[in-house]
Amino acid sequence: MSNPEIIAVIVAGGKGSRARTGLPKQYMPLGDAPVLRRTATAFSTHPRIDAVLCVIGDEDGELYENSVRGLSKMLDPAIGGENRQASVRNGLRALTGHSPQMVLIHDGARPFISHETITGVIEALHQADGAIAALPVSDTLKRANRAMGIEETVPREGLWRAQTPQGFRYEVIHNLHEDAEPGTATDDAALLEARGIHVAIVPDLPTNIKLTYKEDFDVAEKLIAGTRRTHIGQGFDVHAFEDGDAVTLGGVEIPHTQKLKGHSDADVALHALTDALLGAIGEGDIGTHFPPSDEKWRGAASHLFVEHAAKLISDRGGEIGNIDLTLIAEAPKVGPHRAAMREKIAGMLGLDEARISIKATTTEGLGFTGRKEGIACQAAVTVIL
Ligand SMILES: Nc1ccn([C@@H]2O[C@H](COP(=O)(O)OP(=O)(O)OP(=O)(O)O)[C@@H](O)[C@H]2O)c(=O)n1
Ligand SMILES: C[C@](O)(CO)[C@H](O)COP(=O)(O)O
Repeated sequence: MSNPEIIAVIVAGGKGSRARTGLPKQYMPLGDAPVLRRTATAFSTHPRIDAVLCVIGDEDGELYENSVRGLSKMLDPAIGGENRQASVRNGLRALTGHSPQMVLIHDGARPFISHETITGVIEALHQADGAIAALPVSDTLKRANRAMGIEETVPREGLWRAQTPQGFRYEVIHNLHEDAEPGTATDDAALLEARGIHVAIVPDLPTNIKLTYKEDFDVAEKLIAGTRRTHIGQGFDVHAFEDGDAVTLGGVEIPHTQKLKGHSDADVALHALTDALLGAIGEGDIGTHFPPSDEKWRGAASHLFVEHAAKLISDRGGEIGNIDLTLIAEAPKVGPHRAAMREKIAGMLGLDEARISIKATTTEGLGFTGRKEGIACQAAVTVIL
């Protein structure tokens, strides 16, 4: 990628020694996803970010791959250094070939970063060489030590807590990091401040916490429980019969006296399911993503459509809750193939079979399904996002 506008650099090369979580904290599960997946997803799904580069520990390659699998816009990771400053420098070095106009530097340990704050930092960069997310200090500040107690009250007026992302023109921050004294800057804006370069402040949301101590994970779990919502999607599809000897339903080939007519493999169950998954995230329908006018999809196996919709959901950090399919057909009988269909769909989605329901009904001889002219399927799904 040459000369993109904005690349996010996510530093995730730390050991998390204060968190004492066993695994480095950025790879710990939070809800249903590792911390780093949540952080990377926030940037990879932001429309103004062109690419995302993570900086990781030299022994963390496998943990990293498992955490970000399937996310879009990800560049190959860079290897971190002995402290945050060194890791940022290595990340910026890794971007020399890409030469972005701007970079947003963010802590991998801040998984609750909002699109709103990312947009705010990008907008502020149009007026300044640097812009950081920050929170005004709202508590009374004391200078103190454990042994001696309080020395004094420090005026809090004009004090802000620096957060990330911190955004910069790439050339400016890259050069400053190359020239900086090692291990002197706890954030990146400090390098601009030291040269008297203007850095703008973007008020952040208080939820953008950095997971530093083990207790922060308890707060994080509560934040997740409060922010995730269940989205419902529903789909409906019909295919007519034509001459043939088998139908494909739910990914399972079932011998029959006819086959279903369609541009792809005409798997009416998987098509209804795809529409339901897309519907839950407001992503149009199967025809939006796989136009029947496109010869590429002629005879295609419909698990491709389901897997595509599932990827869009996981790219947003979402999770499929459950699936409920109702096949409407006089024949073939669905019951003997129900277990195989559940197994197939569970395999496509990496979902527990217990979350997949397959039902079937006839229409008592009424209508087109009753006249055995075709098969219909209704699908309902929940997506937690
Ligand atoms: N050598 C380092 C140290 C830190 N970081 C990253 O910088 C961010 C903020 O640092 P911090 O919260 O201090 O993380 P750790 O260094 O992992 O924590 P600790 O100091 O408790 O060991 C984290 O996302 C961390 O992974 C990094 O990329 N490389
Ligand atoms: C960059 C930072 O998150 C801004 O608050 C913070 O300075 C990182 O500090 P740490 O000492 O590496 O945790």
